[in-house]
Amino acid sequence: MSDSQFSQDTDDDDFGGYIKIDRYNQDRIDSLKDNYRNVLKQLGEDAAREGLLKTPERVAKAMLYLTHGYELNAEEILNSAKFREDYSQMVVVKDIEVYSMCEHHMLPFFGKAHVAYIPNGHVVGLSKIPRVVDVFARRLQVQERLTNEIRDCIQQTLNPVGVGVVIECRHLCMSMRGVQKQNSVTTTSAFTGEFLKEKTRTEFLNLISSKLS
Ligand SMILES: Nc1nc2c(ncn2[C@@H]2O[C@H](COP(=O)(O)OP(=O)(O)OP(=O)(O)O)[C@@H](O)[C@H]2O)c(=O)[nH]1
Ligand SMILES: [Zn+2]
Repeated sequence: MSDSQFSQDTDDDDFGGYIKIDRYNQDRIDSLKDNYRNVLKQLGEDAAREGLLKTPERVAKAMLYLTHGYELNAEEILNSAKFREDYSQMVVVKDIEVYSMCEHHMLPFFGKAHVAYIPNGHVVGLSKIPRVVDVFARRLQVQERLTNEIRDCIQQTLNPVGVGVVIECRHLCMSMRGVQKQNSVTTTSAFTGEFLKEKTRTEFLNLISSKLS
């Protein structure tokens, strides 16, 4: 599968510049479209009424967008902007928006990720950290695995002195349905190396709870 199928160029793309309508994706859209037309019928809708005519195609494209992380390679993203640099303090990128989908109900969960690492000879372009979060978030997930996958990818690719990841999310499957708790937030965390030590972890947690203004 080529990298070009999902790109951020806006020229000849569709849906926010992520889904290229090439042969491969057109086949996926067509197949999903047929399935979603059936879903509408099963839900008791008239799939032929005007307001719903294009809905199966819209949903197909939306679902491909919401799961486009499967098409991306997080290691490649990090390696594409890995720079030798003599900086050995903690680097923290906090308040990274997360939009993901729970694998149990295929309903959204969303919130923030906070990611830190302590370089070991190499730093990475700052924007690549949120990009890595998106690679793993834009799939069917559970929050715990999402947290671990971000940690493991950064650890394996940059080989830093340590990595810390904290994610805080609201799950629509817990508010729109099921237990129907509107205000609960789930926090998960994953650490390696220096972050396993209390002093480093406390510094990280203090930095992510501080406000700029
Ligand atoms: N650990 C974890 N659980 C999740 C996540 N997202 C959704 N869930 C849970 O997945 C579980 C699935 O449990 P089931 O009992 O099979 O599903 P269910 O009958 O729909 O459960 P209820 O939501 O309690 O109605 C639920 O407890 C959800 O809250 C997640 O990211 N991590
Ligand atoms: Zn769920």
